Amino acid sequence: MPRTPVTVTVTGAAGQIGYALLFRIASGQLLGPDVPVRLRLLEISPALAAAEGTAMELDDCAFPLLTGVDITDDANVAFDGTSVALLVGARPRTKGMERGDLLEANGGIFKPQGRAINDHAADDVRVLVVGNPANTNALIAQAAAPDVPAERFTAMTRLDHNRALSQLAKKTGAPVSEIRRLTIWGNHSATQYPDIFHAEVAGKNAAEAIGDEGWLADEFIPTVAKRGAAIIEARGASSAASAANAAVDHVYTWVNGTPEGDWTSMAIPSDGSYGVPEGLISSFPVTCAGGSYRIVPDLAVNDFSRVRIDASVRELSEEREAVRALGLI
Ligand SMILES: NC(=O)c1ccc[n+]([C@@H]2O[C@H](COP(=O)([O-])OP(=O)(O)OC[C@H]3O[C@@H](n4cnc5c(N)ncnc54)[C@H](O)[C@@H]3O)[C@@H](O)[C@H]2O)c1
Ligand SMILES: O=C(O)C[C@H](O)C(=O)O
Repeated sequence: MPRTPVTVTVTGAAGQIGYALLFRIASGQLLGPDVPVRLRLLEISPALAAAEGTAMELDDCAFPLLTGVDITDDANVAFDGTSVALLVGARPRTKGMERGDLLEANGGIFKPQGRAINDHAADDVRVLVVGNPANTNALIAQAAAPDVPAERFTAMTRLDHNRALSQLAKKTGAPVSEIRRLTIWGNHSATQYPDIFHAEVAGKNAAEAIGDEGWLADEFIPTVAKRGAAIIEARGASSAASAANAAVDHVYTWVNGTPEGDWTSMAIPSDGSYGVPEGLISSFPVTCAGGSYRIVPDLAVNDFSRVRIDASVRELSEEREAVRALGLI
């Protein structure tokens, strides 16, 4: 018997990431090659025509797994019965905008969307926030959805994880497929900490095999943490295809599991592990199985890592205080 289609909602569907993402979802790469999907595209009214154009192109691909596409500017409609919510649309920082202004503008987007998820989504809804500042936008949406289990709200650091994998592969000459157990800790921002102390390259500890703390501190970490800015500088627009790819990876792994012996990085509500204050949506090393994730326990954290994890987590705490002061959580 054919499976019931899974409803997947994408916000900001007419944007750059949306354009790179929708075709991959419709082709089965998000949930698997045997899972039919129904897409719901949420956009602001002026962008509905562009979203219609993308929907025409989706039609023209004749994807066997795509059972329908709905386009709307109403969040209550967009999240009706949704099982996977990809929150991509956000208010970018523009000239003269302070961080508080940015958080407030995004509160105006993520609070109502969280409420709509709360009121209309399917019981098994899983939420991935991509729109920046992703961790704190996820916190805002989560706070507006008290009936949805808190752990269903996640934010994306898989792009940072993938960037770190590639940089490590370049440095060591090993293929990406031979690198395991990398971790991104903290915020999806320049304070994030890509940690290779538990990573393995072809079965050997990465930090020991490289044995060069200078490279780690002065090249690897800043390259990964500032890669988003470097792409904006080079392309004149923020990463889109790689961000869409990471969103597909994040959800696919969450639903289908991490490979044996490996883990991934996801920004998830902290349970207090590793000294990260409870409730902050911070990136951790996680394993996934049976549709759930679990923080990898009992990793040793050395002084080099501790100070960097703490710095990123401090930034997240400040963002949480700022949105609390604005009444957004
Ligand atoms: N977490 C990550 O790793 C990561 C990586 C890359 C980009 N991003 C972020 O993803 C976001 C989207 O990037 P993009 O390049 O697609 O931007 P974009 O400007 O091309 O597209 C954003 C779209 O969102 C729409 N939008 C705005 N407000 C909306 C609302 N209330 N409801 C629905 N849609 C709305 C806009 O109309 C626009 O079409 C940005 O915030 C960007 O910084 C995050
Ligand atoms: O959109 C941005 O500011 C950068 C983006 O988050 C990225 O990491 O590529």
